Amino acid sequence: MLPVPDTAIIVVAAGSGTRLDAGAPKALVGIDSRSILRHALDGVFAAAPAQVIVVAPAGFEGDAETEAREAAGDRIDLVRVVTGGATRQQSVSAGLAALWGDVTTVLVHDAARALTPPAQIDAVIAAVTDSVGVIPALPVVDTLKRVDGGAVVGAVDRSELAAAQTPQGFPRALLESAYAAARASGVEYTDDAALFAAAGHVVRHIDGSARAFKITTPSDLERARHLLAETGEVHSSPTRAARSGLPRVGLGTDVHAFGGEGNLWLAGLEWPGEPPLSGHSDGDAVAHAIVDALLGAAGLGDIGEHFGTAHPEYAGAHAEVFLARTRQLLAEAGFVIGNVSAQFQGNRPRFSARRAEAEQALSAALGGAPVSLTATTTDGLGFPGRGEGISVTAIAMVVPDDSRRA
Ligand SMILES: Nc1ccn([C@@H]2O[C@H](COP(=O)(O)OP(=O)(O)OP(=O)(O)O)[C@@H](O)[C@H]2O)c(=O)n1
Ligand SMILES: C[C@](O)(CO)[C@H](O)COP(=O)(O)O
Repeated sequence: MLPVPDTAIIVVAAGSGTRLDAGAPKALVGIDSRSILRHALDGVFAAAPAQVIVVAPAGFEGDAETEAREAAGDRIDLVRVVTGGATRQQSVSAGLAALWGDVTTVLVHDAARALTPPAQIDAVIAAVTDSVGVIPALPVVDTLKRVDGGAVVGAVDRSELAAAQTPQGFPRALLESAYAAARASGVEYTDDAALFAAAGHVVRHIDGSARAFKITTPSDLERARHLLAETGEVHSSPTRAARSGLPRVGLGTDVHAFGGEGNLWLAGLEWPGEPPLSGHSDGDAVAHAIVDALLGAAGLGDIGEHFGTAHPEYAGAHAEVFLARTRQLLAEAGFVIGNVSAQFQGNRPRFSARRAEAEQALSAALGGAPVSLTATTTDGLGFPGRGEGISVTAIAMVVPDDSRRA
């Protein structure tokens, strides 16, 4: 039996994630092969030992329990999962009700701040006293204005402001009495520090960190994914195909008609003066054929499944976004990209002058994997020959990543 720590961390994960709009409670949405909640718990368990209370969305307590079990390892005895409420404040209340008797310091942490460094958690624990609450905060970098309707009516001195993060830490007894007062008054606060201060207590701030940003919108989720890819922290769960150890090939085709407005986007490049292609995204048929070839090679479905109209965040997106996400999906499934070859069929644009530039742009978006491009006309035959649109065929080879094979 592990010694019982005198600190507890309440991880609130019961929000619905309306602004993320991912079709599932936000905390259970994957950043890589691990969910937002799992990443948050990985950070919590990498910090100083604490009792951990996970506040789960109603009906998803079992999922939260599984995530907690995997993150906690042999510290699972220190974990409790409780059901959240309709507001963040109600969810924190549910967490407070599950505290163990020995706990004297309580941290409240948003699961949505999934990549918060463990050092930030430790710094908050170290700064809490028996009378003072502590929040991590970042300076406000934008110039701020006070507005009224459409008018700018004044300036705001940003040196007086800070952007609050979590975890926020408090002496238990004072936080419990502040929550009781808030319940009695019926006032809803957006964070625990505001609720604690409203009860007359002092809150101090320490330095927050850029990594502790809150995943709120689809672009925040992309930011988290990019961050993990950049720092080589993507977690994979090798698929059966990857565990086979064999290289695999895939084929992708895409066709787009000329149409729409603006410049042409093709092979990751903008082509000023060339007629644009129509499509849900930017119509870059070269990138889309490559995506299908890669997904097909890895056995991960197709472009419609991962980037179609059910994913509005990709509307208008350019090649680098599609290709970077595809590379990440492959990495999560345990594959690295061997090479890609694509053939463009159409009358224009004339590819030869920009072939090297296009290959380099596509390769960079795929993390340096070799990409070769060829181009041909169809001697006036078919829709490419009549100048109605273009067609692209791509093949790709993917290779199981030995370093990730279980
Ligand atoms: N009823 C609620 C609402 C929010 N939270 C948690 O509080 C944190 C901050 O909330 P936010 O990120 O704004 O989450 P959502 O309420 O899920 O998002 P949205 O407002 O877009 O619906 C999140 O970790 C969220 O899971 C919670 O536990 N219970
Ligand atoms: C607690 C919090 O994360 C502090 O920044 C935030 O106040 C909660 O979420 P919301 O974005 O204000 O709804």
